[in-house]
Amino acid sequence: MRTAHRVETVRAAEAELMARLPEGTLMQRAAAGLAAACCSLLGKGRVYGARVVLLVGSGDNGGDTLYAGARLARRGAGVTAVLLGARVHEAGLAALRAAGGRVSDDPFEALAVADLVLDGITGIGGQGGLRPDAVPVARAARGSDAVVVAVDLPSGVSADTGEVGGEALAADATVTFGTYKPGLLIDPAREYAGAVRLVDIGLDATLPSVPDLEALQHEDVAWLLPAPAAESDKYRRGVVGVVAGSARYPGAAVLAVAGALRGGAGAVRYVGPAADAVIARHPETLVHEGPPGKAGRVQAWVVGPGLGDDPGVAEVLASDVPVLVDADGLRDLSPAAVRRRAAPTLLTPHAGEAAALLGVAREEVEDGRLAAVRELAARFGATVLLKGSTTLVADAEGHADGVSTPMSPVRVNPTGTSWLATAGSGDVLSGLAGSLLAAGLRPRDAASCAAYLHGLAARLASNGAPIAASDVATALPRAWADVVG
Ligand SMILES: NC(=O)C1=CN([C@@H]2O[C@H](COP(=O)(O)OP(=O)(O)OC[C@H]3O[C@@H](n4cnc5c(N)ncnc54)[C@H](O)[C@@H]3O)[C@@H](O)[C@H]2O)[C@@H](O)CC1
Ligand SMILES: Nc1ncnc2c1ncn2[C@@H]1O[C@H](COP(=O)(O)OP(=O)(O)O)[C@@H](O)[C@H]1O
Ligand SMILES: [K+]
Repeated sequence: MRTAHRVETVRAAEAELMARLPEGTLMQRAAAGLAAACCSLLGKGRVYGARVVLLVGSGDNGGDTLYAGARLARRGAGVTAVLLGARVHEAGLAALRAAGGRVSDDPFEALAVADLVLDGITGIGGQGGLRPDAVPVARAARGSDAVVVAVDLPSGVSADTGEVGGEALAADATVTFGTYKPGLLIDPAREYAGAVRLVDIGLDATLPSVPDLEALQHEDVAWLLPAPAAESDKYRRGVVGVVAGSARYPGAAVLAVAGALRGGAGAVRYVGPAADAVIARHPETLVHEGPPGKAGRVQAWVVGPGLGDDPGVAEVLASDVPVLVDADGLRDLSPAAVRRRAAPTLLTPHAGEAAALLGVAREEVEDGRLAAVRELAARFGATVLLKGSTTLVADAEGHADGVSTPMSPVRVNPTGTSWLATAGSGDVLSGLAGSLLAAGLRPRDAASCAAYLHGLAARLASNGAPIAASDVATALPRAWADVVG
């Protein structure tokens, strides 16, 4: 599991740890890890003689950068500091000077010939985008041939939310200290971070055991996925019901069933008007033309993909098993109808659907995904999977009415590719997640494992090329095998 903590938590943990250690220890640990990461990015034998430019802000992020610069200077790099704040970390600057580094009067001249730039303008203390005087310097750094390494965080992004309020400096790599920050894992900020490396500064000793955000890794997903026991039969593995498709959108039913068939349930019941199309592609499906209530027992329902203008989710919501609501099923969905259910509900909106449910503009959701997914989970008393370039899963667990601080960490999906932005891929995801629900996973686990497998399958299917939603479904068994293998 990869975990992230927000600024307030990091500061409290740092303060507790600092109180136990000689002054300056944490900053030296951070600088040592940063300098080592820079050496490995420059490559063996390339540190001596490398031209390194430090962009130094007024806080401790600048301090880390100056001490790391001093270490690189001692190894023979030519290190130049560009001071961008009204103040500077004096001890760090003295260390840099003592190691042979210098301060530049002309940042543009220094950047033009740089091999490596360390962005130490702001870290977790940054507020809003870059200040105007830093903007031309940041642009020159980005436009140079140098490798740009962000210190702790790319300057200008929000550590806590992943929002980018103004201009920020995009890095090729970020070296972060103690723990990941949510902004390193959530778009749009994540795009600015490049490859993220975590430096251990001993903070685990004082960080709370429950993080603010977590990202599953292969081993976590492998542990959560269902595996049929020797005594299993198709009913014991769980039956998932799919209510999807319409005369206009039969393909959504085919794709949702394609996902459901590869998600761990023992059988898939399809209910709706696209039975012929479903059977033609997936003869293993049990199809019913009547209402969901007459279709036979299921352990979970998926309702919504391609239902068109008359989704009719009420009957499904009235059932006593977990229900996943997607796509057309989300239109005009009432929080009260979801809240009064006794069994769990999982909602899987994309940004547009989430925006409609929240009554805000789509951009507001895309720019502030974390707040949006938490708010939806709170309002509906449900688990919510918010799709998009960063997929997030928030749980309603721990919510009291009107209080939107979830107890359990929000999950961020680390897999995927932008080639997934293709029609119908969301239908595959909802079928897959519903199937995992039917197999007995908790909504939070079903949603995050489904997003993980779906994103991995897309990467395997795509390998850099465009893909169709059916390719994602076809690659799901390979993704599953890759995870559990
Ligand atoms: N406290 C510690 O012992 C440790 C701190 N660490 C470093 O310290 C950093 C946090 O240091 P600080 O709390 O001093 O905060 P920062 O250095 O992140 O930034 C705060 C400073 O930047 C200015 N500032 C804020 N927003 C700005 C903007 N948009 N444009 C330009 N300037 C802006 C503020 O006026 C303030 O002077 C971490 O990110 C990390 O790099 C690490 O060394 C680990 C240990
Ligand atoms: N830019 C992107 N990068 C990565 N994944 C994306 C991106 N845009 C969309 N996706 C993923 O693609 C899928 C699209 O789902 P959805 O929007 O419901 O499409 P549809 O309704 O056509 O099936 C989701 O899993 C979503 O997370
Ligand atoms: K920084």
